[in-house]
Amino acid sequence: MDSEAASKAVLISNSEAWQDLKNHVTEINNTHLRDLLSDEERLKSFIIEHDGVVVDFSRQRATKETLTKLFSLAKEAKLKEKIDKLFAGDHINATENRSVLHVALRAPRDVVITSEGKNVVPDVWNVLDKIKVFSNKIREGSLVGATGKPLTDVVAIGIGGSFLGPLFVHTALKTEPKASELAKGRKLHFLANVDPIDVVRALDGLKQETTLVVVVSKTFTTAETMLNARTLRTWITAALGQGAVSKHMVAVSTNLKLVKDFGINPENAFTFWDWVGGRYSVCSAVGVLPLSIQYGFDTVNRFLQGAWSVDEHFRTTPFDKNLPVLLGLLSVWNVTFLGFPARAILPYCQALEKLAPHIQQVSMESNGKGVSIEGVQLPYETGEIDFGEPGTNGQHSFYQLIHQGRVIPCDFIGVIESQQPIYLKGEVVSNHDELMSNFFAQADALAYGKTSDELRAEGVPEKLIPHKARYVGFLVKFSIVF
Ligand SMILES: O=P(O)(O)OC[C@H]1O[C@](O)(CO)[C@@H](O)[C@@H]1O
Repeated sequence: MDSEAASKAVLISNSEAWQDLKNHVTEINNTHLRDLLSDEERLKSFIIEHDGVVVDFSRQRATKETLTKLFSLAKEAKLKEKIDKLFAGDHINATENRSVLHVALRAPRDVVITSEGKNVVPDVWNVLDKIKVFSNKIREGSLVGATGKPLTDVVAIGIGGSFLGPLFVHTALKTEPKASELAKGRKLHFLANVDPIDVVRALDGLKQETTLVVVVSKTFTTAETMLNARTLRTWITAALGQGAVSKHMVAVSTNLKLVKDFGINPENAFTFWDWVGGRYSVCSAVGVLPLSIQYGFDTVNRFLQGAWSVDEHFRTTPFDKNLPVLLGLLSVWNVTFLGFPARAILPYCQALEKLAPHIQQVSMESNGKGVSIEGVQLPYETGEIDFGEPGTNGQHSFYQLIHQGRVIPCDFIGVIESQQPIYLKGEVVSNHDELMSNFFAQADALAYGKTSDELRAEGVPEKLIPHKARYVGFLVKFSIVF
């Protein structure tokens, strides 16, 4: 075998499992989703649950046979071995020769996870304990600003993974009754863009005396973040003098030397590690520090526990019941085999407004490469183009394109219990039940392949019926989060 042939041989597209899936595409293309949905047994087995999260993937263009073939592909890709390697701290980040251990950020204290032969969980908890003490002091008002006033506003400066994850969680918690009670009297602001407009907006109404700036940067070299950090340092020192930096600026970074050089007191630096990828860093001090100051450490710790529950599920559950694995394999099926390049993320919940931007980075900064890990050009497409808006806003924007002919796999995300169930009798979409029925009507309109008239005959309200509907052949990836 010459070297070109040898390098091609490593491509998974040369495997039997791959070819088998390719051959299966025609059969699926000739099967209508309506017929798939008439199979009761399939419907039941295509709904799985973990820890209150239910995923219904029955509206996927897939049969049980498709799943079996995808599991063979996963075997060919050595997916189980790769998951084990991730949790074992192996250097699966081959380009940087590093462990990929964001899972350790949410591990309980007694769990052992090693990188370079060292258990990293105690290091994680040292930082979490430090954040708990620090955030309590700020919240109680025992740690104050340069003039002795409580620090009621926090500006978190950061971009990419040092921004989008924390923004998503903050947006999700804002109106949650317990969290909002715990945040009373406090405000969390974000500053990401290098455009000075963002500075003006972030500082609108703020006073230096009562503001704490958190500079969040894994590297502490990102141009946009460092410019914004210098801008806010000047904003503080102009009003309160040089000495105020130690009282009004703290940092989250892996680069403690640069934090110190910048003038931030090393005592006020909250570290994380190079085995945390920036886009997966929300569970490190990147998210935990600003969110704990806003909502209290215990609230954020519950978020960490939820993430760990999914980590354990991902690590130990057989693939046919494993939520992340199934969703990942179905993405491969949609993108690479069925040829649908995009995915719409549609949470029917305003609190999840920033989910799509967060997933955009997590997914699109990781997947969608043109070459294999060995550097061989790929003869197939990878990675999804993610976009999305909360329903119902998206319905009045881009849903028409989806309804009228382009096939876009959609992740419909619903919640059973609303944070804010407002009941106003007789008002459409004024309460949670209305929102959810809207959600189901949209999802099923796409999934069942029904005409507008058929939907009308079934009593679907006129305003929920998409215009000039041509549903035949639509595909819906239907994930409900309860
Ligand atoms: O946290 P840092 O080092 O400032 O990086 C910010 C972002 O920039 C990137 O490195 C690349 O744009 C992202 O991966 C990262 O989240």
